[in-house]
Amino acid sequence: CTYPARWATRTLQSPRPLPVIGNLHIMDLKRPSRTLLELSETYGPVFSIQMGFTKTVVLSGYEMVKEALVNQADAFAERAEVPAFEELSRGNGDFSILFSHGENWKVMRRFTLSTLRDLGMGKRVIEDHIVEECGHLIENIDSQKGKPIDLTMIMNAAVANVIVSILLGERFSYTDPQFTRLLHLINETIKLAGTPSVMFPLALQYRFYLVNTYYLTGNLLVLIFFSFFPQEKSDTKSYFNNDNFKSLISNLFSAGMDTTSTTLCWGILLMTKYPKIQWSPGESHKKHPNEIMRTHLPPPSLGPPFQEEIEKVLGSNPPRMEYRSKMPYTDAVIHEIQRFANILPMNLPHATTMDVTLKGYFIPKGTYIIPLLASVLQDKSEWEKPDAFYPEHFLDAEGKFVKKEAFMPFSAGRRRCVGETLAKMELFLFFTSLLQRFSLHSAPGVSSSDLDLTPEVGLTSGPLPHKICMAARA
Ligand code: HEM
Repeated sequence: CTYPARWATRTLQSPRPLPVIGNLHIMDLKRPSRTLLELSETYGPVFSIQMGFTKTVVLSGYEMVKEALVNQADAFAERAEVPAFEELSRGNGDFSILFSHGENWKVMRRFTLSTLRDLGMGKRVIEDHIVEECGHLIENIDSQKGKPIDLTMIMNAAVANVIVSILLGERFSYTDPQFTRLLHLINETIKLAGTPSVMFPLALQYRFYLVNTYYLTGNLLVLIFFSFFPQEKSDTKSYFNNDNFKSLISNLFSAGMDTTSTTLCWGILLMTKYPKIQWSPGESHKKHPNEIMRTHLPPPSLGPPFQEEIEKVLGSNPPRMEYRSKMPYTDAVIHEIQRFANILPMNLPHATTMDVTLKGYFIPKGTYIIPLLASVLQDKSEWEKPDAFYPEHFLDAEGKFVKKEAFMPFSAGRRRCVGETLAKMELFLFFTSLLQRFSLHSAPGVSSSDLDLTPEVGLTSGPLPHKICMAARA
């Protein structure tokens, strides 16, 4: 239910703004989410900040974010109008699920989900595509034995190929020049999207990348895609027209690729940083880096928590979703990776669809809203050790997997991520495939405890670059 404006009893607090720039001078431009978390300590779970001329309301903590996005879902379902995103909402892309407003996003959301359904994509078929791509990923890493490889790029390519194969039944080679250019453009776009300058109409570099990504994705895929839907090709009046398909594909790429591959990269870093979670303490003391880099390890002797579970349940079979319920530790580790990595700390920007009262605070229609996911995933009242990497957050005393309400990396409510099921399958299948085949170690001369977990700047916050050794397991 939605509470009307006349129920407002409290006034929104905010830091004092300066003329023109508002509160931008107090923002940590590299990690704005950190500033917002700090401000919530002073101003409470709902406060406003002035981003230039735009007043933005920040929601902090599990209770408040849930109250807005779930309990008052309709009132907080709109996407905020960000100038650089608007570039795509004019003309082509009116029906972008990510960027459009009013009724359009609802149509596009239904359209996205029904298109995936129309393609006959039951869960099992999608799973088959991912399992096949896992094979290519392992093969690719194996084939480059001894050479340095850019894991971020390879993970991007694997995840992007899943989207391509779901839509087209085809895949690209990881070295295809057009494909790698597309991946590069998407990465740059997402990095730039995390900088506050995107809020302003003058974010030219960002717009350049955004528009290029959009057209390149379109050129690469749309024509082939229409071979599935020839009757729709010239029907520009229906929702099922060329531009909407372009939007759909471009949106699936930009929303689905970087998020999943960034989470996988965090997983790789965290397993390297915390070897006891990856394998047994005994094994971590063996002399490793120089010798084992890309050579075969002797079979692990005893009880590595994560890899032991993989060995016990999977053996040498390729991972499949049906095994997940038998692998509570693996499930807990993957959930904790998502919680800890916190890759979309500020969520995507929302806006109010109507005048609304939130826990006594009046918020007018059309106000920008930041549902601060970082504050939910690190909420002190919800997590035993909010700042630590602690898979036990998702395990009970008997080692069984437990779900947590405050686990919201995919957000909640009307705009909750549409790719959640796909992403969860990808994370489980890619991650267990990698850990089944490789052991991860810090580079020679670097102690795992020295690995820096500071996130990089961007709309999705990934790990900083690190050198990591992947040793093939026997
Ligand atoms: C680990 C992986 C992922 C994470 C953490 C993630 C997270 C999110 C979040 C936080 C949002 C914003 C929700 C909101 O506005 O309240 C979102 C939206 C969205 N995601 Fe994901 N996502 C992931 C993977 C994917 C994948 C694989 C796809 C599809 C291929 C996808 C497609 C979308 C789309 C289309 C939206 C926009 C929904 C809308 O505006 O209504 N995501 N995601």
